[in-house]
Amino acid sequence: MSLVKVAVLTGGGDCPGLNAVIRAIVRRSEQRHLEVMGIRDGWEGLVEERHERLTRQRVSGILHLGGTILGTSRFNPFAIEDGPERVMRTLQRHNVGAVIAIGGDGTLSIAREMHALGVSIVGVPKTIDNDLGGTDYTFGFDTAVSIATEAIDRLHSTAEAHQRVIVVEVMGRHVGWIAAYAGLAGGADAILVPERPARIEEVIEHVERRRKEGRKFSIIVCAEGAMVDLGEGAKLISRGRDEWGHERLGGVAQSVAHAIEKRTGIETRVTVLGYVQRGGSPTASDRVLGTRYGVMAADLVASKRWGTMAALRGNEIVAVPLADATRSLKQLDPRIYDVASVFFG
Ligand SMILES: Nc1ncnc2c1ncn2[C@@H]1O[C@H](COP(=O)(O)OP(=O)(O)OP(=O)(O)O)[C@@H](O)[C@H]1O
Ligand SMILES: O=P(O)(O)OC[C@H]1O[C@](O)(CO)[C@@H](O)[C@@H]1O
Ligand SMILES: [Mg+2]
Repeated sequence: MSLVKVAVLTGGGDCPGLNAVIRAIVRRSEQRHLEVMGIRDGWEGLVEERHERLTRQRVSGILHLGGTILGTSRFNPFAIEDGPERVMRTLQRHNVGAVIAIGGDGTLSIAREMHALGVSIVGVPKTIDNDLGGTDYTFGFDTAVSIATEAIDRLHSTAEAHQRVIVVEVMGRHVGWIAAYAGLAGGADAILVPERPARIEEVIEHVERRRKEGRKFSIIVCAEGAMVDLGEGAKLISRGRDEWGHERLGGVAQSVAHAIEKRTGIETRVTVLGYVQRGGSPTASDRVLGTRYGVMAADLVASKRWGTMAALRGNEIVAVPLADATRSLKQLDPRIYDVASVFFG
């Protein structure tokens, strides 16, 4: 029996759990009589024909590893001349019957457009930010929250010892999921997120109230995309755009810390967690979620449910249209922020 060949790629920023998804796709595909071809560096590998056969042996020992054995990129075939045609030529030349795209809004938007051009494709949602539509949670989010929570725990003891305010900046370009979850879990004294524009005065009130009650340190958690009014209206603090047109964030914690120190006289320090939130081994929960997505993705290929994406709804893994993932950002659940805010100040 000739096997249907399925190409797997990972695109966009890396994310803990990608290897768990790849391993699960390969293992389930074996059961479903599918052959798996790993595409190097996202969509770029499909244009430039860089790939390798993925066997059970090749994916052995990768479940717990961070990064992606396939490499990733932000390459967009629609941004180059003949890009989509080259992708389709590669698929035909290598007799590939289906594609599984693992990625965020960009990678899955490309998948959606390729599907519209007739490519048999399914998706898997990926991002530590947890801001993709169509699914309750994305893998990688739990790991990022765990790392940020551990950091907040550690910062508590040093902040208390020195009677300082520490402003911790976490990832979250457009949403405050990581900030709210890690802030709640770490007992933050204020949390700043994009979804709830805040005035710096509110943060200072929390810090001052604590000081009056004898608690001379505070921990402020801040999403990199937080909207904070520092006196000129609530706005994003951006350092321009990267080569892909993404806003380069980072710096909001510094501005918030500067304002707090200036107004309260309390020594204030900044910690920007950055890429440690994205690197390294996934939590058990992300390994489980990534594996469930991978098994579902292979099942979607086997049952030819093109144009769909594996998603989590409640505790069920289901198939949703690819368009659901990319239609709009999934903003932070306001109920989570409301619970976290009970503990502010
Ligand atoms: N709506 C869109 N339609 C087509 N291509 C898009 C769209 N949005 C982004 N892209 C392109 O998709 C590529 C990958 O997007 P991006 O870098 O945002 O990765 P991603 O998969 O969304 O992961 P991340 O979680 O890191 O954002 C980029 O080249 C980007 O230009
Ligand atoms: O520098 P890069 O790779 O674009 O990644 C930064 C971005 O990655 C994200 O974590 C999404 O994966 C965003 O929160 C952050 O802005
Ligand atoms: Mg994106």
